[in-house]
Amino acid sequence: MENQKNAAINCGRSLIVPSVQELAKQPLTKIPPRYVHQHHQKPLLISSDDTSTLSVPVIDLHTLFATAYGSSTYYSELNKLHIASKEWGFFQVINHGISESLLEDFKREVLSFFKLPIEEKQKLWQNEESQEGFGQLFVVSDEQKLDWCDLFYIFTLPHSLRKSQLFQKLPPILREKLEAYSMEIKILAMAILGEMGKALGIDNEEITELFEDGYQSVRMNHYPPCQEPELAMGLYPHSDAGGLTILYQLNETEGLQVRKNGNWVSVKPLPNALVVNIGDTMEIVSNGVYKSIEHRASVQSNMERLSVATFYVPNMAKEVGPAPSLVAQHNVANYRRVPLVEYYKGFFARKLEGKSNLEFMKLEESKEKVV
Ligand SMILES: O=C(O)CCC(=O)C(=O)O
Ligand SMILES: [Fe+2]
Repeated sequence: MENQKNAAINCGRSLIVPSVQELAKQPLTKIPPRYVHQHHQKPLLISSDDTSTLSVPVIDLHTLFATAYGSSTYYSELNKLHIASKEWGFFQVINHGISESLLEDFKREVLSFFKLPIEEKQKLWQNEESQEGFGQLFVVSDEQKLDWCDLFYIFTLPHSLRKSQLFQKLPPILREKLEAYSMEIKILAMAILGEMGKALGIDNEEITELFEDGYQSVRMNHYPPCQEPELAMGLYPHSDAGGLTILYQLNETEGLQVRKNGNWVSVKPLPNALVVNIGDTMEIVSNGVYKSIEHRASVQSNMERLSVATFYVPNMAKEVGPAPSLVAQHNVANYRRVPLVEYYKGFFARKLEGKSNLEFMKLEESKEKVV
């Protein structure tokens, strides 16, 4: 069992790459070719300011968590969550219950973490054995284009999988705040998954069984200012593999963009809000009702941007497939059922690109239908 768990976590590694933050400090007028995305289509960007009708929905979680189940206020907010998950795969949450002071403290620690001198960061850099630490993820070849981003990636749950050596090397206050944040995010993720289960009509035990002892990893992203922002990519378009991702945008710099009807819509940071998105696993569990949507991060010429993405993933000892209670309702399973360990091996072995990981999970006859 322990071996199986470890296999799940060590199933991929990323090639070691240099710090973008250090590169950005150099007096360059052009960025190195490895960061230039030549065939990066210039997709239409609809800024959140352009139209109020096209912005990622905002859900008030207090209305869901504190209003009597069955009341019309409750159902109207639950319906908003359901529509957002079906039509956007993304929403922002307000009144989520995580204290403003924890968010502020954690933010302050992450900001100073990325300001550490490079000599200190090198002690925490990824290595040949592990993708945890500073670096980038999903770099599988020396030719592959790189993102204009340094990240710090760490597994936080279950506790048994934490790399204690890495945790001990973190600045103590960051470690303390990360631990508190990680627990709060788990509680929040379980509460949102519970509401999604209700909206979809999935038996509550199925959600609990799959997610209660879920896995969690945290990816802190730092996007330095970039000399040629129109040629670089902060984070290449992708969908997330997990169940739910909860993203904390640490500053006011816009950068996260979500695919919507062929355009990219910017997700404007709102004070004290968190961004939630459906990952591939939740798309599968929902039998394709909810959508894991492509997103990317852009960079700017004069402003840095920071974000923290927390990936909440089912219990790795389980299988992923459409929820049995939904298959019974729909009379069809649109995705295969495979052990999660196998599913994640495929994910980490590939370059992060669009929704390629989900494609192989779709059952042939439903490929057209579920798009
Ligand atoms: O920085 C962002 O806004 C996006 C981060 C993200 O998509 C990820 O880490 O998977
Ligand atoms: Fe993502």
